Amino acid sequence: MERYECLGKIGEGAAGVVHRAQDRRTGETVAVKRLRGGIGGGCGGVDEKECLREARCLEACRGHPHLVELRAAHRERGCCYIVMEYVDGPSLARVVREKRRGRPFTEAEARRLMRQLIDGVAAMHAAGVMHRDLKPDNVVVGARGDLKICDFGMSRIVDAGEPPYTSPVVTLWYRAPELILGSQEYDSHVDTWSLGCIMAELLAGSPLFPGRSEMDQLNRVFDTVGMQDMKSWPGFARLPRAESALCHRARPPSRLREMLPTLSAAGFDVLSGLLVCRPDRRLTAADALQCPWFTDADAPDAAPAACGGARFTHCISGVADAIVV
Ligand SMILES: Nc1ncnc2c1ncn2[C@@H]1O[C@H](COP(=O)(O)OP(=O)(O)OP(=O)(O)O)[C@@H](O)[C@H]1O
Repeated sequence: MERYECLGKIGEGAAGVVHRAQDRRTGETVAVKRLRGGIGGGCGGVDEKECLREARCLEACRGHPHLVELRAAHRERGCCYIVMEYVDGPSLARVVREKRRGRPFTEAEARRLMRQLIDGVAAMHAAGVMHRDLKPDNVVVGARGDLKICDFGMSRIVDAGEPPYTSPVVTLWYRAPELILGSQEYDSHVDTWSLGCIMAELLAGSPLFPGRSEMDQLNRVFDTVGMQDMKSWPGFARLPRAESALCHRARPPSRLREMLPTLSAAGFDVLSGLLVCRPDRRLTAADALQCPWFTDADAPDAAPAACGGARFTHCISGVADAIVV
């Protein structure tokens, strides 16, 4: 990793440590994540496949303005390093919880932010990637208030294999009900549930479902949005926890509208469409972008962007030689 001059630590999580660094070859400031796992026992030791999954998913998503972009991936002395564009700004979580101290965003501001996130997720899904850990902590706010989704540490390429998929995934407060009920046959709708939780948080200034345990989380979800649609889902009976007492308790109808009384009808259509318990009736990211809340907005922010290898620039494809995936 002599190519990169370390400029300081940015953050640290379960999967690795992230440093700001300068690429001596290009002069660019980048973010370098050293994964905790290693190859053949290096850096603490998980297998190579696991270690490189994050890089593979980032690679599939390159070229989108709202997804943090991979520059290179390296392995050296048994350790894996992921080199990304550096986004100079706080996480969306810090903005919501510290800078704004719980002051909600206006509906127009929330729409501008959600358009970026949903556009990024739609492109990610079109590229065959599920993120599986969408939350405000994994969104970085750039200089002009532009959002970039980061931390693909839990993501996976859907084509790489059929279910069963890993469970549990997604941080509890943003976890879809089918995941809490133990599903291992889930799909990219787990990400659109998380988007619904983020949208509500932007509009309310605090997390929608701050559960303290999986069962408390499920209770909060069902008490807020109801659960009748969930039971009518053909996949419900196959869920490992379908027999849980929590699924058979009488639930009030959805209270979501009462919680956000000033949200426009068009905005509520998007929110309630993302927060449908039954995954097959939940909005996809691509469908959400077609909702009137976005298409009829007075001042659309930007045209939706595509992602994928076709948008590689000359400079980046040169750097891509270093990619080991
Ligand atoms: N490209 C980037 N540019 C700027 N900051 C970044 C970048 N990537 C990550 N970060 C910062 O570093 C922090 C940790 O990165 P990341 O979430 O990828 O690590 P992690 O080990 O997977 O964390 P966690 O355990 O929370 O999932 C992020 O929350 C973010 O603030």
